[in-house]
Amino acid sequence: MSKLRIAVIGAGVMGREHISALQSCNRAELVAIADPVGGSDVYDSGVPRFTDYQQMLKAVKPDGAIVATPPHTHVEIGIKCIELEVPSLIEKPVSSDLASALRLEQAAADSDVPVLIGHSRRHNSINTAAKRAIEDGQLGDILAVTSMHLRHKPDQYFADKWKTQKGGGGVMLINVVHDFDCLRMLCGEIDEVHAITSNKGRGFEAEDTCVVMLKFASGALGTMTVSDATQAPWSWEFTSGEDPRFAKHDENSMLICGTKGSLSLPSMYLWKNSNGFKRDDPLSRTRLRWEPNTPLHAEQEHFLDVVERKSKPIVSVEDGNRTLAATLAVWESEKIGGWVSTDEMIQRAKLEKTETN
Ligand SMILES: NC(=O)C1=CN([C@@H]2O[C@H](COP(=O)(O)OP(=O)(O)OC[C@H]3O[C@@H](n4cnc5c(N)ncnc54)[C@H](OP(=O)(O)O)[C@@H]3O)[C@@H](O)[C@H]2O)C=CC1
Ligand SMILES: O=C1CO[C@H](CO)[C@@H](O)[C@@H]1O
Repeated sequence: MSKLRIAVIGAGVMGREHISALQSCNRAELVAIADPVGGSDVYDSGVPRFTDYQQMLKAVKPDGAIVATPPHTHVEIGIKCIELEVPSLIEKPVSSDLASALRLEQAAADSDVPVLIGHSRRHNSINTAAKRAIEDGQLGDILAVTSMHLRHKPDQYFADKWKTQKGGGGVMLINVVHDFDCLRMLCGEIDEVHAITSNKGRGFEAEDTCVVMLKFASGALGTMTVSDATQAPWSWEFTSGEDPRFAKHDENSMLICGTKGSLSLPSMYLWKNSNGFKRDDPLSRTRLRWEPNTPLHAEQEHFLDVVERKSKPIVSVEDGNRTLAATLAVWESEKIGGWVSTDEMIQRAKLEKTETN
């Protein structure tokens, strides 16, 4: 059987991760790379290199394209992929603003060319097992959730200027968007957000620290504590072992607490009081089972199914936009000094989109 021909647009940090995952995939082959400059070490991979992604798409006509460029470029490239009928896997977040993200949502809805958003943690077997346990009722009603992204990023990370700027750079849209997405996956829609950010850690324009309060549609409440300028292990990156570039610590980054039990992630300990809520009885702790996987590989396998039209995207543009809206609500909340409804954010951005059409 012939392999699916996949191109990668954007050969920076994440593009190279995708390239190396593709190179070990037996269903697909890397056929071209498009990247304006940089990334010279990946161009020895023997595939044609283009500086202009549109030229590449037209010349190579890949079966699918993986878009790993900075967030503010995703919509333009995504729409072009749709126009040229190339299914795409677009890295998270959908965009750096909601109005443009909704243009991509509309373009995807108006066409039958699939677009998958790269919220890679949806494919992590820890999260899928946790979701199953929650759906099976093991926690009862979820009442309170806490999520942490506390770690330190190395100085060289900020050599890419966009990672120091507002509107796409900064810990919230780059990293914590994953946590928002996981919370939606595990605990349901986020209705409202109240937040405050700070750049005290580095003094860049982009925030490095943030605290968030959340109201879920289910009635559950949540908090997030965030800083990428602290010496601390309590982030998904430093606890899950998902990404080999990060040391793994036996700690947690998320606690989901319900009326019948509570779950810590990624350790997957389920805590319950089996003897009926006596204060002096210790809670019992059992570990849920899951089959470890490599989320990026699982995501690419799913993308190949999407390319072959065997599956619908697990994360559609609309779905990715709900995660984006919850994340962007952080700045809106900071601006108004109060609670922000994610639905209202989307409705307002729809009006903005209509006005700019
Ligand atoms: N799922 C995950 O866990 C992760 C996802 N990401 C996501 O991946 C995306 C890229 O991030 P990252 O790799 O860190 O960023 P980088 O800045 O390292 O890489 C982006 C690359 O895209 C290139 N580029 C910019 N514009 C275009 C264009 N129009 N056409 C082709 N190439 C272009 C850049 O070239 P130049 O430098 O010349 O501008 C650069 O080589 C982001 O959306 C990020 O959020 C990132 C890391 C992990
Ligand atoms: O952009 C990113 C940088 O790397 C991080 C660690 O894998 C990711 O969380 C994030 O998506």
